[in-house]
Parts: sequence; structure tokens; C-alpha cells
Amino acid sequence: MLKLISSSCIHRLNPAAVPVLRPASDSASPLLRVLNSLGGLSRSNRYLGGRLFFCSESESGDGPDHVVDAEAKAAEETPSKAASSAIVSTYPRPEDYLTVLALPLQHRPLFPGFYMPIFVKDPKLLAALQESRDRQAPYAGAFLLKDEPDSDPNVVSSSDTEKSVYDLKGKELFNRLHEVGTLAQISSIHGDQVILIGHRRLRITEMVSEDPLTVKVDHLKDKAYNKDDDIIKATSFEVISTLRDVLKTSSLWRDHVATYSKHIGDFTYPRLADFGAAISGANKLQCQQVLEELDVYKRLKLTLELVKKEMEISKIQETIAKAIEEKISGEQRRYLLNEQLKAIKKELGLETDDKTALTGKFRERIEPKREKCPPHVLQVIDEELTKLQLLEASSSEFSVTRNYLDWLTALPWGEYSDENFHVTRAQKILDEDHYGLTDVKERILEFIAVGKLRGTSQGKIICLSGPPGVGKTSIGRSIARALNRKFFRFSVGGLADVAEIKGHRRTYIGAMPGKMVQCLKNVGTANPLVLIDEIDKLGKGHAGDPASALLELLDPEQNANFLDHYLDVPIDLSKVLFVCTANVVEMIPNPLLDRMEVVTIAGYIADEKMHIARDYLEKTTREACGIKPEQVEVTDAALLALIENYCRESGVRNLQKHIEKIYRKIALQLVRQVETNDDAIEPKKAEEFFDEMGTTTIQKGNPVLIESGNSEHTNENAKLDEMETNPPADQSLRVDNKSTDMEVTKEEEDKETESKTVEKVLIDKSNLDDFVGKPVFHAERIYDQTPAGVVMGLAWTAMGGSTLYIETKFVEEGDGKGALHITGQLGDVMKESAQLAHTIARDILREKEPENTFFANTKIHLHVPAGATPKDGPSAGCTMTTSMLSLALKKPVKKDLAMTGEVTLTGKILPIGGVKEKTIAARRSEVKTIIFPSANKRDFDELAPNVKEGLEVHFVDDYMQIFDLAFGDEKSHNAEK
Ligand SMILES: Nc1ncnc2c1ncn2[C@@H]1O[C@H](COP(=O)(O)OP(=O)(O)OP(=O)(O)O)[C@@H](O)[C@H]1O
Repeated sequence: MLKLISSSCIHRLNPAAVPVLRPASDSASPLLRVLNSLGGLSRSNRYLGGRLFFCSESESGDGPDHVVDAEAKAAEETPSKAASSAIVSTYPRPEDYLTVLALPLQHRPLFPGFYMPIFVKDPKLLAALQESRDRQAPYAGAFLLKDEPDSDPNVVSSSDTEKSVYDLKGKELFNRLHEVGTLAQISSIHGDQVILIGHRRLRITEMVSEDPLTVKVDHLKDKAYNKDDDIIKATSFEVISTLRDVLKTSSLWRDHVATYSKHIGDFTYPRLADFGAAISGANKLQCQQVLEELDVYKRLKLTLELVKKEMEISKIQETIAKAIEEKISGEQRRYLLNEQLKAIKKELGLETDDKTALTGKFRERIEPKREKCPPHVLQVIDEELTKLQLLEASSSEFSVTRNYLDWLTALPWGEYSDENFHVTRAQKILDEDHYGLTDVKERILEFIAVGKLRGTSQGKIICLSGPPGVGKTSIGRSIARALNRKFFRFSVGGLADVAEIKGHRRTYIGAMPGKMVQCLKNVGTANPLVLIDEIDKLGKGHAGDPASALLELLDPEQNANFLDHYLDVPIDLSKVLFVCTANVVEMIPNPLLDRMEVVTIAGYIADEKMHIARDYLEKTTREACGIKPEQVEVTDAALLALIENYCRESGVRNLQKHIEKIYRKIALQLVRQVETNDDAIEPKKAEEFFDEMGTTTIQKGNPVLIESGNSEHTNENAKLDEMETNPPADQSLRVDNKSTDMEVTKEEEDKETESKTVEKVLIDKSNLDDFVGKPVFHAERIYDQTPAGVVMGLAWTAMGGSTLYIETKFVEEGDGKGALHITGQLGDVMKESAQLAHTIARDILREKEPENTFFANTKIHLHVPAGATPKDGPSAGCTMTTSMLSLALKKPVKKDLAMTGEVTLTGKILPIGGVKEKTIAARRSEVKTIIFPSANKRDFDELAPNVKEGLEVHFVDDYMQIFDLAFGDEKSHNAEK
């Protein structure tokens, strides 16, 4: 560590040899004042090593005019001192030392005016130094050691290499020394520590002795310079201002620079350069360069570079310090404020500790359920509560545990709603909500009855299947109502993620329990009715199979211990009643289907739809639109037209939409009418008028209600006439005037007063278009009388039953050209059916008309409209055969005939599915005669009488029977009417 201690020249005087000591005072040389001001060197330090120092500026290099003889000056000041100056000193002056001991410096060169403590490990050298000090010749040469030739000057040498430096002796050491060094005064020696004070620059000329290394030196003087030179001045000013800047930013050199700035005026240019270089953090070679430079301007420039660099470093240091300080203080501040806030809240009693409050909340929640809660769940809850207390509130683990406890404590452990197994009540509820569906309701009542006998309704899963809009979901809701269970519905249509059912593991960010746990939390009881909608449309998962997860959920054997991934404790779902809905039962995965009791809802015929529309849909829609029953009348004809021309599908959802559309339009018309009337009669007048009538009120935004008037009013008829002459602007409104008739008897009048006279909107078949637009449904029936080669078949789709035509046409004729061309988006099974039909038809034709070679020589084309709809299945086999035979015989089939049935190669008729749907579809298309396979007779017999009504149905088991029926053979078969 370097420390500024001195001026340019410090002379030593042995107090013993000099009779008069000159005390150091403020009037001494300015450079001595600098020395005095140094904190490290107090007054006693001026007697470093017990010797008195005084200045001689002869070595300052500032030129002859700056040379002040301190001794002469001192002699002028006091007579006694002047007397002492008469004694000529016999001690050599520093410049007289031309042969000196060479001291190697490892880390930095010694600059004149600075002192440096070094450690001398070599006992011989130490003894020599001691001896020269004793000989009153306390000077030696301090020279920087050169780095080893292959070493990197930027790398700090290790202690091992330091040791080896002490081992350097003689010539080897001589070669490793820089030529230029400093004449150093040996200020003191304590053990192996020697304090050197730099005096003047030296250059080694030759080696004198090897151990200890003694060298001959030349004393170097700075090159002469002009102290008024502008460039030198400017450079030195720049050095000074940079040093000032460093002072502002860097605290490291503050001591030095503060000392310096106090005495800045006292410094010479070369001294300034030395000072800058000595205090900078530059490396030893850069410092050595400054030391070797004798040209003052160049030396100042070198120093300027070093201090500028120092400036940059201190700026970087400052930004680093600032950034770190900001970070630390920001965090500390937030922490302190948070702690203060907590303390304040606690003091005010606003909030107890977060954790305590949370734990309290959870404990409060679980306490009432403790009795009913399974012990394994209680154990987990208690463990998690303890864990919560130990966790740091800001940690992520804390929020995971908190959410987990939130779910765990919110579930209805052991909470059940009282089940109601009252069959009559259940029947009432089911009838209240749904028209018809007798077989479905019967099945549900059976289920409830079994539940009553067993005391629980567990065991079976009901699956309601049928086309859309037949009321599957709403039946599910009714069952829940009938059983007094909470209702929860979730759709699994397109569900591909098992986690939706079984939950995510808690380790995932944003993990959630599965649908079942959410359901239980939602309904608040452990025995709800859960409706799993669209089970046939379950997606295919890429990670796990949702069907298998559902299996675990639905299976009564497994679901008593259902394990949700998130909850991680088994939950008992055995008390949950599951009802599923599906459009196509065949699409339900078999293991799932196996566990279900399928209840089919086939769809509704027009008559059923009429009832549903009249008694259920109309009622609910009217209420939803805020219209009173007396304000609207939809005639039966209108409703039938709506069902037959607009809503012919199996379900009633579309019908419901149309009814809603009609009622919305009625609502608009009524509101418009009120507003028009308001405008026609000035409000005041109208009020007067109605006041006079005494019974009428006008409610803005509500339909106009005109109550029957008081007959005592003489001018009421006239006023009513006036009203009638201003009919409502809207022409589509039909006003029923019957009830405004004033010619009533007194009793009738009284009655009328109660039943309000209402302007009624009448919807009839004729004005139905105004409400629902033109019919969008094109009749399924495209032929009034089917031509030869065309036969009506019956098909089943997910949307219900429908009729379809099989058309066959002649293409070309020629010997052996008999072939079949098929179109109409037919699937493989249906294509095979066509091939089969071709063979059977050919066979039958050969039998019926042996000479007819139609099939052998004719290419025919079979088409099934509509071409855009894909079709498949074997049930059109008999229809295709009939169609081909009709073409071959050039004979149309019986009028209004439809048929369905799979045909085998030998002409046997196999059963088909969807008898009810197909029957309903046939009725829709005004079919009179249906041919079904004999095996389906049972299905048909089970149908409600109103479905079967008016149909001539034939059951066949051989194709020849169909042939006879279709082509007019009036032989009696097992026909049923
Ligand atoms: N027999 C009925 N009596 C009264 N209303 C019925 C009847 N059938 C259906 N509805 C009504 O029809 C509407 C549609 O029924 P729902 O939504 O239950 O059909 P869905 O069979 O579940 O259809 P999807 O298969 O598209 O889910 C409901 O408003 C329901 O009340």
C-alpha cells in the first residue's frame, strides 16, 4: 500500500550531530505541509525512524528558480538556527549515492515522494541494509522486478512464485530488475519489514557485487520544460479535474485526493504526474512506464490516461453499487412495509395472521361434518392443516396446499338428500313435465319401485337413447325431481381428456379436480342424480382413454372408492345415480353399454307433437314471453300445419323453436299496438276515457286490457264505437270482438267484469306464414304414385326414422349385357345388398316369367336419393329387389306402399331395427301399407295404438310374400290392420 508522505526532497539530519534542531512548523515548505496534512503521518511521523527530516528542493527538477535551500531559509528565520548552519554537514547527500544496494520490488515501482513498506526475506540483504543505516548512509535503490519471460503480466502471481523471487540472487536478480528505479531512503527496519521513502529516479549502470546485489547508478533528472507551456498546463489541468471527478465518485481514493486537492497549488507538474500514477490502480508496467518517462509532458499524458481509466472504473463501480443498493433497499422496504402492515392490522384487530385465519376457516368448515366424514379423509385434512402452518405464506407449496384443503373441506362428506320413493308422486311429476312417453315413464317408475323395496336406488345406470329433442335430458331432470335428488348435468360429447373426469395431479400448475368432484361440491350432497349427456359421442383421448375413466366412474363395483387424481383420497360415488343419454346406442363403447339399462325414446308422431305443443311447449313459451293466455289463440289447424310442414323431425326441439318464434312476434305486435293506441288517444284524454269507463287501465309495455265497461255510463257505446273505428294499424292482428259486446245481461256483465275482454291475436293456418315464413321442409314423399322401378323403403337414422326411395332405371340392352350400376353414396353393406337383390330378382323373374331375359341382357342403374346423404345397412334389401322386379316387369308397385327388411340370397327376410321410428316416418309420408319382417311383429305390437292407427301392416318371412303384396296379388296374407 502506498501512502503519500513527502515533498520532492526530504533531508535527514542526525539530531546528535546537529546542535540546532529545526522544528517543523506551518511556515515550512508547502510540500512539508502536505506531509503534515497526511492522516497517516502525524507530527511524530516527521521524525520517521527517530530522525528529523527537512526539505531540500534541490532535487525537485523544477529548475534553478524553484530551488530553495531549506537550511539557508531556516538560518534566516532564527539566529540560533543560523548559527547551526555554519556547521558543515559531513553526511553525504542523496545525490552522492552512486553505488547502492538493489532492492527488488514485486508489485509496483516506488514513486518519489511516496513511502512503501517491503519485506526483506534475505538475511544478508537485511543485515546490509541495517548496516548502511547504522553507517548513516540509509539509502538503497528500489527497482521493479520484471515478470518471468513467459508469464502473463495480468495474472496475479501465486505465493509460490513470490517465494522464488526471494531466492533470486546475484546476476539472476540483476537481470530481472528494471533499469530505472528509485533512490529510497531506509526509513525504518522492524524485523524483516523495511519502510522505504522514494526520493529520486535512478538508472542502473552496472553490477558491483552479487550478494547482496549492489549496483552502480546514475541519478536521473527530468528533462527541462517550460512551466508556462500551454499544452503542459492544459494536460495538467485535465489531470487535476479528472482527479476531482474521481474524488466525487470514488470513495476509494478520497483520502489521497482530498489531501491532494488541499495542496494542489503546491505541486509541480512532474510531481502531479507521479502522484496521479501512484494513486491510480494501473498495473505495474504502466506505473513503471510513468517512472521511466523523463519528459514531463509525456509523463503527464501517460498519467492522464491512467486517471481517466480510473474515472471510468469508478463510474462502473458506482452503477454496480447503485443497482445492488436499489435492489436490496427495494426488497427490504417491501418487507418492512409488509411487516408494518401486518402489525398494524393485528393491532387494530382487523385481521389475524393469514395462516391462522385460513386454518380457522378450514377447521370451521369441516367441524360440522366431522362425524360423517370418513376417517381417512379427516386424517388427510389434519395433516394438510399442520403442513399449512409450517409453510411460508408466499411459497407456491402454500397455495397448492391451501387450494387442496379448500376442495377437500368443501365436499359434502356424508351429506345426503332424503330420497323419495313415492311412486304416485313420481308419476305425477313425470306427467307434469312430459306428455306421453308411457313406456319410458313406466320403466322409471319400476326403477323407483325397486328402489323403494331395496331402500336404495343404486345398481343400474339408465341410458336414455333416441333422436335429438325427444326429451332425454328433460326426463333426466324430472327423475331427479321425482326422487328428490339434486341434479347435475355434464356433457361428455367430444371429451378426449381423462383429466376432465379424473382430475389433474396436484403437482401441475393450475391443477383441478375432475367433473365428479366439481359436481359434488356444486350440488352439496353426496347422492345427486348425474346426467352424463351425449355418452355416444365420447372422444378418443391421446393420453388415456376417457371411456375407461367413465367405466370406473359408473361401475357400481368400483365407484364406491373412486379416486380422483387431484383429491387423492377415495370418494364414495355409489350413492350417486347416473343417467346417460345417447343418440345412437351402437356408438357407446361396449363395456359401458354392458352396465346400462337402455330405455329408448323413438320420437313422436304428429298427434303426440300436437299434445306436447299444446300442453307443454305453448304454455312455457307463453309464460316466458309474458303473454297472457287470453291474448293469443293458436288454432289446431295452425299447430298441425306447423308440425307437418315445418317440424317433421322426430323430436320437438325444432317445434319448440318455432313456437317461440311465433310468440316473440306476437309479443312485438302487442307492444306495437299499445304504443299506436297511446299515440292515437292523447294520454290525458285516454285516461279520462278509461276513467269514465271506470274499469280500464293502460299499462305501458303491457298488452292492452279492456275490461268490460260499466253499463251505467251513457256514452260508453259511442266511445267504444269510436275505438272500433280506429282499429290497430297492424293488419295481421285479428280482433275478437265477441267479448266486447255490450249487449249483455246484468249477471253476464258481472261475470264479464271478472273475465277480461282481451284483444286476441289469432294464429290460423292461413296466417301462419306471417309468423314462421314459408315452409322450409320439402316433403319426403316425392312421388304421388311411384312409377315402375321405384319403391319406397323405410330407414332409420340418428335423427329418427325416414322414408327413402329406391329407383331403378333401364340403361342399355344387348345379348349378355346384363349388369348393375349403383349410385347414391351407398356403403359397402348396402352395395352388397344391391348385388344380392339383383341375383334374387333375376331368380324370381326366371321363376315367374321363364322366357323373360331382362336381367341377362339389360344393364340397369340403381340409385338411392338423396345423393348427398351417405347411407348404409342391409334393411333396404327387399326394397331393392322389389324395385328391380318392378322395372323388369314394367309394373309399378301398389300405391302408398313402404317396406323394410334384410333379404338373404335364398329370399328369406331377416328382422330390422327401429320399428317405431320407421312406422312414425311412414305415417308422416302418408303411407297406407307397410311390410315388416315377421320377426319384428313383437316390436310392432308393443307400439302405442295411436302410432299403429290406420296402417295396413304385413309381416313376411319370405320374399315371395312381398312380391305378391307389391304387385297386386290380392291373396290374403298375415296382414294386420
Ligand atoms: N314428451 C315431452 N313432453 C313435454 N316436453 C317435451 C317432451 N319431449 C321433449 N320435450 C321438450 O323438448 C325440449 C328438448 O328436449 P331435450 O333437450 O330433453 O332433448 P334431448 O332428447 O335431450 O335432445 P339431445 O339429444 O339433443 O340432447 C325440452 O324443452 C323438453 O321439455
